[in-house]
Amino acid sequence: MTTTKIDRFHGFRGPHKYVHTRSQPENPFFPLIHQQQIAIIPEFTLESGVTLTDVPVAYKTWGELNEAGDNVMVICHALSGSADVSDWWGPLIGPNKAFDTTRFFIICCNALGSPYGSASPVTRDPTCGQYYGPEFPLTTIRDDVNIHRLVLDDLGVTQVAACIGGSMGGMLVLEWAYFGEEYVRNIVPIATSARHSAWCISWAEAQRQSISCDPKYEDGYYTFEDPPVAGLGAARMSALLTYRSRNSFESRFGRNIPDPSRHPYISTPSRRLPVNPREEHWNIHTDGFKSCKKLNSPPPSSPSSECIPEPASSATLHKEEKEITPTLPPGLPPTPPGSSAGSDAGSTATVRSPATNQPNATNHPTTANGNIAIITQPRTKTPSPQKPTTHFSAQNYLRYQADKFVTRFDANCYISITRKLDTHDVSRGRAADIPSALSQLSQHALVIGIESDGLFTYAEQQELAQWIPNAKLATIDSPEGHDAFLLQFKEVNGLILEFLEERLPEIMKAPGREVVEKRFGEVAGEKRIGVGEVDDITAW
Ligand SMILES: CC(=O)SCCNC(=O)CCNC(=O)[C@H](O)C(C)(C)COP(=O)(O)OP(=O)(O)OC[C@H]1O[C@@H](n2cnc3c(N)ncnc32)[C@H](O)[C@@H]1OP(=O)(O)O
Ligand SMILES: N[C@@H](CCO)C(=O)O
Repeated sequence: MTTTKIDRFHGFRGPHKYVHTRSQPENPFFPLIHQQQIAIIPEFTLESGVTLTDVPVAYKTWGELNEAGDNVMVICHALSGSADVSDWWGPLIGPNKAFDTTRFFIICCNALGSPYGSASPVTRDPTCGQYYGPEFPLTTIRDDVNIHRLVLDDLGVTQVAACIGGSMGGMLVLEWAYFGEEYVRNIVPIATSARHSAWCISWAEAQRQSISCDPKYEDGYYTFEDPPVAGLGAARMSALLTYRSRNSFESRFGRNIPDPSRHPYISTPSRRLPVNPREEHWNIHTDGFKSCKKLNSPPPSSPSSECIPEPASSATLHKEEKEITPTLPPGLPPTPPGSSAGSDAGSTATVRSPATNQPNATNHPTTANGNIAIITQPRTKTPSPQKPTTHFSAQNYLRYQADKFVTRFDANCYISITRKLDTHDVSRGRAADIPSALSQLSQHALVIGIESDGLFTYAEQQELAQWIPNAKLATIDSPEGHDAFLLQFKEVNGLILEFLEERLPEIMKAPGREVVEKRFGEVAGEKRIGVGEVDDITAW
């Protein structure tokens, strides 16, 4: 279907070959991304040979396309990102910044397999009306750039001045480059690789296994109402560790214990004070686990004795635990007077739910300085010795990040995208090895690496810069590890800006156009982390 409507909101010219829409009612993740468009590609054949029909591709644009259709900047998102660049690189968008909306027509398209609008497990297969779910076919980075190019063609783009992206986005940047210098003039691959390494493939495998081990995963046929959040959360936790560095965790968290006046305290929900020692032990043992069946079972009669049963076989132990461990009802009573919580006992602080930022039903007793008390019932007449800490800030942070992630991402999409990453290899079908494949590129390239990146190592950035003939290598100086490209806004902005000024003087020196659009980069700053637990936003 052809539409001749000129979309003034985005400033691109018609007529469009494809239908462009703004809604995707079947996808519960779609509303998380504001003001994006979807182009519906009638038919698209994947690298695998599978042909999809009526394929949605979500995208967002900023700025205006010039008459020649060549003032174009393509930005590519990372694994869990979306087409909304302002969500993850917001501080780089705006006049006189790297993503200058007065000079460039900026476009970001959502990857296939992502939950944020392009075809994925959370969209419907038009041939049968069912969600694709775990039957969504394998897609590759090459599929992404091939289908994204169709969208650019439809918007009237004739040439891409610069293509920029980090991590998975950097993989797309490299694949874009194989369209040739006549179409893509300059590239900025950041913290990425020419092919997914054995290390990255292995982390991705461990994360997928975490998801599949969640009983709620149901071979991928779970419902949106009851998804495998425990498995997906665990996958995000281990992924997050690979996105940061050991040193950044040490300096940020050390052996601190959580301070609920500053960050949500994430414990197993609906926990109550233990009524006997075995229950106390069980509480500590299973703290933070999301799949505790006992939390949902009806309360057996509580034992009143202090008896600690004899050690038993694991099968027996399991049975006895069930018998003596009551269901933990909503709401945790405050530490009773005279409790053996020791010197940690004291006032209570409100704990907020990460999803809603509303106070949880559970208020955890805290010390006067805000630290969490170890919660116990009095069970002996003699004072308890100081108890060792088992809940640290570092793990509380991971739990928080997992909880945050499962509200915005889908497990099948996670599997789909990580499998896509594993296919990445620029030499596939092009050359015998990576050096020969990279040598085919003729664009000017700014490769940006992070020395503390243990996932997409600095050596991999050196490899890109060594074999792409017109490449230079720059470094983000950060102890944060891989995610520094999403955290060190100022450095990333400065490096890209310098490269664009050098490579695109006709765009960068010309007067900018007046563009009326909403403010971007409201969080205009650099996230400084590494000092205690301070999450500081500092203007630059
Ligand atoms: C719909 C969408 O969301 S679209 C997609 C958005 N995301 C993307 O595009 C993917 C790329 N982005 C990312 O991966 C991440 O957002 C990053 C790497 C850029 C930054 O991650 P963040 O979580 O913002 O930063 P950081 O690691 O500093 O964590 C800060 C958060 O942890 C919390 N926190 C810090 N320490 C602790 C602790 N000890 N215990 C509990 N929580 C803690 C902070 O309160 C803060 O919470 P908030 O996110 O609710 O403000
Ligand atoms: N934090 C990034 C990591 C991948 O580079 C993401 O979630 O997309």
